[in-house]
Amino acid sequence: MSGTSAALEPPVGATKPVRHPDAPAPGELLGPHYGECFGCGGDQPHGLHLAARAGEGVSITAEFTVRPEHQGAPGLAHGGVLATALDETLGSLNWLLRTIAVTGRLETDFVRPVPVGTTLQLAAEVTAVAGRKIYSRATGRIGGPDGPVVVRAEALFIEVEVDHFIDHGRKEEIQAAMNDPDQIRRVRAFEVNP
Ligand SMILES: CCCCCCCCCCCCCCCC(=O)SCCNC(=O)CCNC(=O)[C@H](O)C(C)(C)COP(=O)(O)OP(=O)(O)OC[C@H]1O[C@@H](n2cnc3c(N)ncnc32)[C@H](O)[C@@H]1OP(=O)(O)O
Repeated sequence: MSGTSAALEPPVGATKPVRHPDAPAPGELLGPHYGECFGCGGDQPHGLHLAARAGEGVSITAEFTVRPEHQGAPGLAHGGVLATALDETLGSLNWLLRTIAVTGRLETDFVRPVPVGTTLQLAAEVTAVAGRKIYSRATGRIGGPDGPVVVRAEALFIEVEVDHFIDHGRKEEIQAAMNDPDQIRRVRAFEVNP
């Protein structure tokens, strides 16, 4: 990683991440955390429909195919869309810790242009945890899991309570999420398995 800022250096005393005993088994698809999520939601027609799979330890793999609606320059993926794919993959890691967390900082290197029609093979891992701070990194490759790296990122996620969403989210969507038994089941699972 070139040019990582000091804010993404885990502090002295940071510890290795611990996979939660109830985390999905390696190889298991995680499924969307919210149907309307732009990154992973199946109900979001404009979204990336990124599918993430649990890996070993606190790691994730994911796939995302660049579609025509994701263009920046003609025939090429928009950098912000690629950053979103990295953010979503990195965010999925928190499921393996059974921690609710949001992105505080995301640093992205765009290494090669990514044509429309390409399937990005994403891989991410948590590197360290310090209190509420979760440090992680990700790469995106093309041409298969061992293909060349085209994007990479480092991130800092910050653990939050469910109230973060209830207090700040627009009321309509929060109410709809509360009325969705599946969403509530997941949130409860987080709350009883901190
Ligand atoms: C019914 C509804 C159910 C909902 C169920 C939801 C399910 C789960 C959904 C997950 C969804 C994921 C989706 C993909 C990932 C996103 O895209 S998340 C969306 C994008 N991110 C955001 O919107 C976050 C916006 N920012 C914030 O809300 C606040 O700044 C934060 C991040 C919560 C931090 O605020 P805070 O809690 O007041 O914490 P604060 O004391 O400022 O900072 C804590 C520590 O972090 C450090 N820190 C904070 N920000 C930064 C930063 N940017 N750079 C460096 N260090 C930082 C601080 O220096 C501090 O360090 P220490 O002093 O402890 O050493």
